[in-house]
Amino acid sequence: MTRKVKNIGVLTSGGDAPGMNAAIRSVVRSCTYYNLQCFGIHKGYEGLIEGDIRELNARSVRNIINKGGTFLKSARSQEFRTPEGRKKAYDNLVKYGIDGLVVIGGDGSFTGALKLSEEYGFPVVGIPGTIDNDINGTDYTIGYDTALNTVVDAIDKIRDTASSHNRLFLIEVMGRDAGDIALNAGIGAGAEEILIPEEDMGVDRLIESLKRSKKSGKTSSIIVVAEGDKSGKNIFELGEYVEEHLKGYEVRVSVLGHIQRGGAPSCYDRVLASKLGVGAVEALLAGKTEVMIGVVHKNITEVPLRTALEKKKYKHDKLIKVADITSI
Ligand SMILES: Nc1ncnc2c1ncn2[C@@H]1O[C@H](COP(=O)(O)OP(=O)(O)O)[C@@H](O)[C@H]1O
Ligand SMILES: O=P(O)(O)OC[C@H]1O[C@](O)(COP(=O)(O)O)[C@@H](O)[C@@H]1O
Ligand SMILES: [Mg+2]
Repeated sequence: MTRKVKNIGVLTSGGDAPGMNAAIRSVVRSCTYYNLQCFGIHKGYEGLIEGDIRELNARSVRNIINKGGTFLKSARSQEFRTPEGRKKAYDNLVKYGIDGLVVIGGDGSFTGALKLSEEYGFPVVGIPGTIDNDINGTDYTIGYDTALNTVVDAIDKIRDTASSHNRLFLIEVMGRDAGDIALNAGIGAGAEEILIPEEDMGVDRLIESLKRSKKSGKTSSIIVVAEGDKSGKNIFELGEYVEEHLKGYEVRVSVLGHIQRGGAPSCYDRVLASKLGVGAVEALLAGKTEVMIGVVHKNITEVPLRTALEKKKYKHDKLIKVADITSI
């Protein structure tokens, strides 16, 4: 029989994402609802190792549902990657009587949680929080929808000036290994071309396509480039290459950077975070461990953390075709 969990710890780890606060709030209030004690662990695994842990109650999380970032703060901890670091973390969990851990983060954070479970049998549940949407087994990760809206809003503004000056803009968006932001925001903002890590378009095909667009009467162009694209050039080198090989356009480069990670979460992200927080606490209460709470076709689902870490099976082909057709 599984021992009933009484004290739940919650932390945010890795790159922050809008909606993480809403997820923490939901975890804390689910604990109150189910008569569990909740502990907030500051700075992700770093705070777990240092013992930076405080009790939270329903009122500790007031007025945060609308705030970007994470009030628990996030960190990338090298020490947690070592067995010694994880031992310190485990000792602190025991010291505070924590018997279940909710990890809000991305693939790296889930890998760390799995290690804690494997080495100490410690119950862990993951909530996908990253703007990249690069987690398998969930349609959406917390922060992704907000980031898309931020990117579309920024590109709309760039479009105004691009068209006034007949310029070609290369706009870099986040997504180290995933093209979800680039592809979806690119379609939403009407980009002419979209370069993603999953598909190597090749610079020559890019130039040919831009030439065709120009010939068809286009006077300005937006190219969205994911951070991890496979052109083999950084965005500034790519800008120079395009200017050299495509006559008649002035080229400008804009790197959107960390504005994509901040700002008030969209309603979608707030609701998603609220659902996943409840799901995570209920999973721990039901004796589950090594699972991620996600959303598939609007339903809250549980998938093994190991499945969440697998490469996404989803193919971008159909969306790429939509992008090609609608930018003709
Ligand atoms: N292989 C690993 N073993 C143990 N801990 C890890 C491992 N990979 C990542 N982590 C922990 O998770 C943290 C967050 O991972 P990171 O990849 O930076 O972000 P994300 O969770 O958003 O993908 C790391 O700083 C580290 O503490
Ligand atoms: O500047 P930072 O914080 O090191 O991180 C940049 C990275 O964080 C992300 O926004 C999110 O990545 P993770 O969620 O995996 O941490 C990536 O798209 C980007 O490459
Ligand atoms: Mg990651």
